[in-house]
Amino acid sequence: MSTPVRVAVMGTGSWGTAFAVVLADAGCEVTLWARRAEVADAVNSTRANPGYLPGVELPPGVRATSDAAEALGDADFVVLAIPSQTLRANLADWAPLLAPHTVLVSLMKGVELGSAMRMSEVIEDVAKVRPERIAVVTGPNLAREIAARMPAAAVVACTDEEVARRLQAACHTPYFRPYTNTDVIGCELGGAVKNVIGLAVGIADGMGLGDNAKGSLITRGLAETTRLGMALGADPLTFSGLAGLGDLVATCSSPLSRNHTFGTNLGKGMTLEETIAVTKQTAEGVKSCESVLDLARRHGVDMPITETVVGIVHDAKPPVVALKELMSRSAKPERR
Ligand SMILES: NC(=O)c1ccc[n+]([C@@H]2O[C@H](COP(=O)([O-])OP(=O)(O)OC[C@H]3O[C@@H](n4cnc5c(N)ncnc54)[C@H](O)[C@@H]3O)[C@@H](O)[C@H]2O)c1
Ligand SMILES: O=P(O)(O)OC[C@H](O)CO
Repeated sequence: MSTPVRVAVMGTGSWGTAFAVVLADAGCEVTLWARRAEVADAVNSTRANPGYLPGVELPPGVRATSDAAEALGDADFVVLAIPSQTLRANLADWAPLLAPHTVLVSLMKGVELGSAMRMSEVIEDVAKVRPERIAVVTGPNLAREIAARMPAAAVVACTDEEVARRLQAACHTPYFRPYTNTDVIGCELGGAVKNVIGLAVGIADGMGLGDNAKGSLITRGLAETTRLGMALGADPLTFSGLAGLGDLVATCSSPLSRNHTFGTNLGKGMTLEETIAVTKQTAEGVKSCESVLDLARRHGVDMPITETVVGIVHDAKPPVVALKELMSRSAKPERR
């Protein structure tokens, strides 16, 4: 019998825990790292993480620790499942503990504020590992559905296709179907920008603007994501795949999406402070809308929906005013 693949999952939130279930179901030995010792103890003694995934029993292949060195020591894959804006500081602590052969896997869908770096770029910068040892898992993957073992497809991206194939095998289960892709830039941008478009669609839903508005925002959102991706060297076809259209459709249709729900609350008239207060988990688009816009401006890319979301979320622009401005932009060809 071959030795099981050892995986450290750093982050015991919704997606870290759900992905740990996937990995264990695929036959991996998973160590889940929690910031707080009491969370790790509760996971080990109750086989559950009710704060994030109530009602989900964790399989025997998952155990938890709050000792990062214990989790990271001999891991074949280290899966990073924390909020994007906290990656740099956490990884600086973890980098000296990484085994030389470890592949770092980002589950995060954000762009760093200030540097406008994608998560794989932050990993390369902080952990000083080559891009061939950095992978990304993304796609239409709402954690609650995956943890209930409902069917989903995903993308496993790495510039080294062989590494992507190894990770694909490590997380392939009867309900979770990962495809490989070597376009890391496109896959990461698809995930980060869909959160911003998810906010926009949520705002429109909250305002009661109807399904034509939703279809228009999804499509034009995909157009501006693709423009940014092409400016950064991504393959435009990636955006019609799971990391682009697939994730946009799931996020913009589901009440389980934190970004969509955040936007809906704003669209219904809640203030930003009220919306933040009722949001218990990470809605990456709230911070990443600013870093995505920053990235777009650095590359001279027009992203009107992202700009509108930044106006509403960070500049307190009333959604009705933002809508009027978006609809009164000059007429344009659909493709340019
Ligand atoms: N939940 C999903 O359905 C889903 C699916 C795909 C991708 N993602 C992405 O995965 C990433 C993690 O999201 P999540 O849903 O697990 O978030 P979450 O809010 O459910 O959990 C975040 C976890 O990070 C921990 N954390 C918070 N601040 C931290 C810090 N400063 N240092 C270390 N740990 C900290 C929290 O304690 C928690 O365990 C995000 O980038 C998100 O976009 C989420
Ligand atoms: O809950 P959200 O909005 O962070 O979306 C979760 C996943 O990214 C959907 O694929």
